[in-house]
Amino acid sequence: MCNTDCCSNPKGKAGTKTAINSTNSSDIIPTPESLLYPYEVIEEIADFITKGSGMRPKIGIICGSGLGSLADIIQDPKIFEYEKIPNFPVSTVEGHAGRLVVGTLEGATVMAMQGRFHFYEGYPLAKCSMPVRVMKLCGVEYLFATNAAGGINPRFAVGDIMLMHDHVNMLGFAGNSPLQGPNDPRFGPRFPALVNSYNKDLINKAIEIGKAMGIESNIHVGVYSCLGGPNYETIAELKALRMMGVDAVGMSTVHEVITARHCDMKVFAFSLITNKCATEYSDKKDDEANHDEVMAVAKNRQKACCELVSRLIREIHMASA
Ligand SMILES: O=P(O)(O)O[C@@H]1C[C@H](O)[C@@H](CO)O1
Ligand code: HPA
Repeated sequence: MCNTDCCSNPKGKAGTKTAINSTNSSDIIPTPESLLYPYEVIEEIADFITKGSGMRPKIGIICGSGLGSLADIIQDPKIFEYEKIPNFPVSTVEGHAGRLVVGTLEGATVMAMQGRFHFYEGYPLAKCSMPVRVMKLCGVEYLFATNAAGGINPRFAVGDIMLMHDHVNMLGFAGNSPLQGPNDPRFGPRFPALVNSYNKDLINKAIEIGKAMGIESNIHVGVYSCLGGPNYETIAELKALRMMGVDAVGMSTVHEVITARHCDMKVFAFSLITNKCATEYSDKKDDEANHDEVMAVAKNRQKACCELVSRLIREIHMASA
């Protein structure tokens, strides 16, 4: 039973057995964040989900802000509220329902996080991306990570979809990583390489699907960067990001991708461009991003996002059948 303050579920409601290491006041060096979720704890969470659902999903989906409908299209869903999953954090952001949905989509077994964890909610990065390791131990081979993001590339319009082919890890520049702390080789190597993180075959298939859907002019391939949030960016920051080659900016996904690549999952990720970021000074109020607008655009574009994801999952499933 876990009685530490690292858990959202301190009484271990679902009966988990492994105690999670905690930082106690006598520690000289605080317990590294990765130790909050040792392998055995992740294994127990994964067992809870695979036994509770009777499934070993192959594809994991993380729904971005306002994109929870990606989980609503899952058939024969088994739903796990985050607060009922042992040692799971809770979602605190509007547009992130806080439940895990396991079922089938286009014939493939999938699990979807309807609600992700962000650094700005106060969770360490290792905790934000801990569910990716849970997915891995549930049997997931492919991670589909989605997000809402501001478009910095001037060619991007609101409602466009940017397939991520690379990222700039701003939190990493500042010395923060979901992999900080001792490395458990059962997950992956101490020094994982991140070139080729975003699976090229899946990007190419998604481009083809975009054409078949008649939305090729709304599909781009580009570079995403994650900042800590929760504030949106200043003009000077956006200019700097643009100079660095960033096309879209958000507050998530990168640490999830790092964690997925560390444990050798194939990654497909996209940003729904929910607002255009101003990179010049002006007095216009429309230049200010806001979460209501982010949610409204995501709601408007959910059908296209669902179709893209479904068709890509269908291709993966057919290729492996
Ligand atoms: O979870 P994502 O990255 O989709 O959410 C974005 C970033 C912030 O959480 C929020 C800002 O509107 O949307
Ligand atoms: N900046 C950061 N995160 C975001 C944005 C943005 O403009 N839009 C949606 N999420």
